[in-house]
Amino acid sequence: MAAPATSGILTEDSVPCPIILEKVTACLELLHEVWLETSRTEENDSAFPLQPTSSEQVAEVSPSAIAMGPLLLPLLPSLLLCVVIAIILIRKPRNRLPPGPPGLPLIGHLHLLGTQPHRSLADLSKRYGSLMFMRFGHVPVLVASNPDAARLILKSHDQIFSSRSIPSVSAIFFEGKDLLFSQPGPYFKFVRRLVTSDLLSVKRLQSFRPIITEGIRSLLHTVTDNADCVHLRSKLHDATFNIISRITLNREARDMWSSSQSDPSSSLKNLLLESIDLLGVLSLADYIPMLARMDLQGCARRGKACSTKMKAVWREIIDERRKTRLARGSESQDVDFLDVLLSASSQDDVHITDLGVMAILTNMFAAGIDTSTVTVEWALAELLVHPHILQKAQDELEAVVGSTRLIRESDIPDLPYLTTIVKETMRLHPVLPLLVPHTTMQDCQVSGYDIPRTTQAYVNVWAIGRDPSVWDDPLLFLPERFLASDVDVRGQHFELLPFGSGRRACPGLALGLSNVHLMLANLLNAFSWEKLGEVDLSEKFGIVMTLANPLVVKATLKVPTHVIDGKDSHEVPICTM
Ligand code: HEM
Repeated sequence: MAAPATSGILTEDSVPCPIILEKVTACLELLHEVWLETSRTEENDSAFPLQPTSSEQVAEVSPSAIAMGPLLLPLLPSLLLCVVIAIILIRKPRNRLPPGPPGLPLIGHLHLLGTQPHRSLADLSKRYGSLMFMRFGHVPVLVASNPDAARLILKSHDQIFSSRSIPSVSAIFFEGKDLLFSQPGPYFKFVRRLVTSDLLSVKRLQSFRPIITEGIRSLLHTVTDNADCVHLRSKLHDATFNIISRITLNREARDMWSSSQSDPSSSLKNLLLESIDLLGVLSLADYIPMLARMDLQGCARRGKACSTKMKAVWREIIDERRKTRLARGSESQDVDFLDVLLSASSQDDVHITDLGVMAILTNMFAAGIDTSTVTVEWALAELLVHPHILQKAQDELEAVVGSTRLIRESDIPDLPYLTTIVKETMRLHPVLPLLVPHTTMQDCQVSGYDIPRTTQAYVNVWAIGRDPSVWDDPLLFLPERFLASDVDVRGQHFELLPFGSGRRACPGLALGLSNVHLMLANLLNAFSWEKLGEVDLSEKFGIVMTLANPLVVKATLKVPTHVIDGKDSHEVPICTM
């Protein structure tokens, strides 16, 4: 970690030199004597007020006051010096901040971010250290760029760093009633517990297996139907969207849009993807409030339009469900996560409004569909660039499962090479390269530095994944590096943090990992893959970092069609909470 910054006039450590203190005291004493002398003169000459009491009196300075000018004039420099030194002495000691680049007035360091902030911050940290302080407009920012710095934020000071600042776009949608941007407190605790225990627990995941299998079957079908030219991302989006929709709403929501808008481009899926896109924009309004009204990037306008349409879709879904629940009777069991939320919303302790229900559902979809989709797309792109690794993975699948059935969750522990491919993909291409910024709830000290309240902390997991002091040949795609290593992605190893760690770590880890492994394994086992043109690994930064150019590939089915058509008896989709 870099050495503490020593800039600033006085820091907590820098005690003023005793000689200066002596001189200041002498000066102040002299000033005091002059003051007394002057006051005595004033008492003797009531026509000479040293301190005028009104503007009129200032205007009427007497001739004898003017005569005092020459007496005070030689003292003026000492007087000024005293005032300056006194101001410095009584000023609150400056915070001892971590090092960081020089910033500009008003914008701070925003100009240094460019279009790939994760890369720019990684470059800056090489110069200023793994714990770096910056300002984005008026917002103080702390950037952690190695495993130790990440541990400080996500473990040692986890509680203080567990708040979030609500981006203005998110506020337009849900006023902080969601989970992703809610502040620590009873609401956050309640919703997070609801999500982790009633939707995303490992136990729940078991009951979702048939739904996931069905989602994968439909993915394999659409790939088969478009085999010559597969736009993989959109196929994966459809599959993950359907899986999340089945487990939260117990229905296929793929083509759902509000009856008030007959436009399919306003389907829930498209609105969710638009909201993810908006959240990825580094909105100037959040950092320079005076620009908010101008909406230079159009985020507020787009956000309002999208949020109105999205709320209309949710409104219909919620109203329809309320009717069904009424018909079912109050004794009936909760069927899916929407039921759980509606039951919770009628409890008194922490009130979840309809806006809260919409917000939490949106989080589940938005956080669930893009993350898994993009991870699988990155993995396949790397495999096409490294055909020998693709072949090795397919050989493993052939040896362990063969061509007679789909890959199941229970097969994953027997597929160590596939698991290393997922880890290696998450190391080089973490889909949330800076996590979601954490915010400090109070002033605190981190590694001897003073970190102000409301500082936004960015953990650059992208930089950590490529840190040459942690990884050998960090830029190479080498899944083998994990074969003899116990490093995993669950937040205990700070060199690999695709899901974050601590209080705000991803609650969807189990579902996300399961989706990624199963989708990738089944795609690799069911098809041979060929690239159409060169695979471009350039990144597009956003809250989810995607391939700049979506992967388009050719697939050839290599298992009998009945494998992807068939239905094992234990795979009949059910969903009861
Ligand atoms: C490959 C799949 C996934 C990856 C890589 C991933 C990654 C992440 C990361 C990095 C964070 C932020 C952690 C932080 O700020 O420290 C996060 C938060 C979150 N994720 Fe995931 N995620 C995935 C899948 C899912 C799924 C499937 C769901 C739910 C259906 C989900 C729901 C959430 C939620 C609700 C949060 C916010 C938690 C909070 O702020 O307290 N994620 N995820």
